[in-house]
Amino acid sequence: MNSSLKIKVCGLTKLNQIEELITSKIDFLGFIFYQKSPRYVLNSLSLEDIRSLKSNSKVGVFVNETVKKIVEISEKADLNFIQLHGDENEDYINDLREKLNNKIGIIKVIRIGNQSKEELQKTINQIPKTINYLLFDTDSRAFGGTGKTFNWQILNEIEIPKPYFLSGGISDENIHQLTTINHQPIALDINSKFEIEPGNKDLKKIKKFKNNIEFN
Ligand SMILES: O=C(O)c1ccccc1N[C@@H]1O[C@H](COP(=O)(O)O)[C@@H](O)[C@H]1O
Repeated sequence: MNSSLKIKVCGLTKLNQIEELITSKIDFLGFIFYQKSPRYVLNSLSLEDIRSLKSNSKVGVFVNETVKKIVEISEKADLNFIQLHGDENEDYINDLREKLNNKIGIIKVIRIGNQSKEELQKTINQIPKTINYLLFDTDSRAFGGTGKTFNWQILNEIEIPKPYFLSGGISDENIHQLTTINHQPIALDINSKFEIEPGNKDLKKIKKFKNNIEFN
């Protein structure tokens, strides 16, 4: 498919699985710091556990969290990226950028529901240039982790000003449609379609997916 396409595995909660994914050279490791998620990482791991992982691609996923809390968690867990998965606006992002260690990248999520392409473009254009990546996911009341895809064709109708992650129900069954997107993502974000139960990942399935991406 594309050997430079990276993979992010999100919703990790088990140390042995994370270590195996590091050995398998998974590009980004995602930890959910949203208490309402069934993948809330602090139910299983401590900030020190996350800090101790030998990886420089640890992504903390936050939903409408305070800037203060994000900064505190990012320092304690030694996070490398912050994924903003809620309704964080321009002022919020500017404030976070100012207070966050500048080595930490910001990924802003755009949740795609039934908005028009014009509305979507407007949302994208309002995001401060200081973010590093965009991430497109399916909109839902749970914010994420739904296993549902959005219509990827809308990405062919808008301008995407930053490198982006593609997310939302990505699976073995739908990944062949990736070739229909003109502006390709830099990474695929996989989550609920690659687990036995929330937070318990199917490592065999993940490794097979990674091989397929690299060698097809
Ligand atoms: O996974 C969750 O529980 C979650 C909860 C709240 C916000 C984000 C969440 N996960 C993110 O959702 C997307 C897509 O996941 P899926 O493939 O549809 O299951 C992914 O970016 C996760 O980071």
